[in-house]
Amino acid sequence: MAQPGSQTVQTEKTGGTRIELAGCTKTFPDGTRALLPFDLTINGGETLVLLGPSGCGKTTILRLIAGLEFPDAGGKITFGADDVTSQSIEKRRVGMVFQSYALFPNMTVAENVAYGLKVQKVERRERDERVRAMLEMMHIDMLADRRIDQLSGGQRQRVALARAIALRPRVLLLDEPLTALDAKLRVTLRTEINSLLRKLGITAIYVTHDQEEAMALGDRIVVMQKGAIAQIGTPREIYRAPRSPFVADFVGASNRLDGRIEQNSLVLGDIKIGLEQIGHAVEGGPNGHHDGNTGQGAADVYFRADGLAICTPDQGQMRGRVEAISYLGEKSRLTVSGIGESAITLDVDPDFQIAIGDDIHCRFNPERLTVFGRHSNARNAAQTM
Ligand SMILES: Nc1ncnc2c1ncn2[C@@H]1O[C@H](COP(=O)(O)OP(=O)(O)OP(=O)(O)O)[C@@H](O)[C@H]1O
Repeated sequence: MAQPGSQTVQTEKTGGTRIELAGCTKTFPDGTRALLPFDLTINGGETLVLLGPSGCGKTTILRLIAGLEFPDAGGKITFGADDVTSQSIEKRRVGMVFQSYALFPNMTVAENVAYGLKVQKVERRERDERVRAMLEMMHIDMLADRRIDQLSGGQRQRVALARAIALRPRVLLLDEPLTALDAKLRVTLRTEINSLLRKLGITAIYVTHDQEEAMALGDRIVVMQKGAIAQIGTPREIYRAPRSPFVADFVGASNRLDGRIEQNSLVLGDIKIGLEQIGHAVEGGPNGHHDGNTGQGAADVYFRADGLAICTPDQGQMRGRVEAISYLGEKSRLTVSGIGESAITLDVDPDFQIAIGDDIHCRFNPERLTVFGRHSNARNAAQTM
């Protein structure tokens, strides 16, 4: 596994401002070490998502980029060729959208969007034109003369986005902007934000603790753990090839079994699966990946609800008992005991006839398994969780 914090984001997108944080750490006056040493490069036009549990340092990174906090001595932040490390927030030209709207409640929608442009002394005609274009883009042109306190949560977040983008920021910072909205509206606005960012080509950094939101929006995702970068990768890499049990667990591979690696096979009780069939195996070493013939001993096996399939008794590798059934529309999710130490979740067709208390036979879907050799660095990361 690469050293946490030493990874660099590379993307193919151009346009927009490239942001670089080099050798940054953050210690608060009370001694809290919110960020361990890290380097991070966000290329122009990229949408980078910071994902992680509460308190892992996501907002602190955003505030360092905004100029609301400053890194410890030795850290450096650049926007393109500009060293902005000690620049104030006003000089940095960042756009910000937060969970709480921070709009002026007694002003109209149009006045809110125009406010920053007025402060920047943008000439009247251009200002009106930019406000009009922004409101249109965010589909709130018909609300131009409404006051903020007469708007719904979703409409307010559209105003906040319009206001931030109207200033043509070098980077757009979004801190859980959708958290306060209901589930359906979150998905709608998420899709709109996604196409907006791509259309405008703005460099954007988006903070969330919602894995699905991160996958949907990010060109790259940074998974953070206790002030350090646990992994950087595309949504697919993070989902399919987590580098540590922490990342696997955080992005939803929450079923875990104890296994062993013996002679190039994964051994789970009396089941043996060739390592070459396993979807993703990590066995320590400098690059964190199994090279096919190293490592023996205890292993952690992670998989999602699609890692096991129900089958007939003669094809079954193990037997379990259904403890609970959740109907989820396009699938039913079963909670099954008797397979691991704790219950396992497993998805079946929603029309599959099954009842609580039934015995079921199932087998592994090897390409859906992620295996971590326990003596690897990956395991060390898990132990510090
Ligand atoms: N001003 C401060 N003084 C001291 N400690 C702070 C300060 N601001 C944040 N912290 C601490 O720094 C750590 C990182 O906080 P941060 O807000 O960046 O986390 P986060 O990942 O954004 O969490 P959340 O998802 O809950 O917003 C936490 O332990 C937090 O308590």
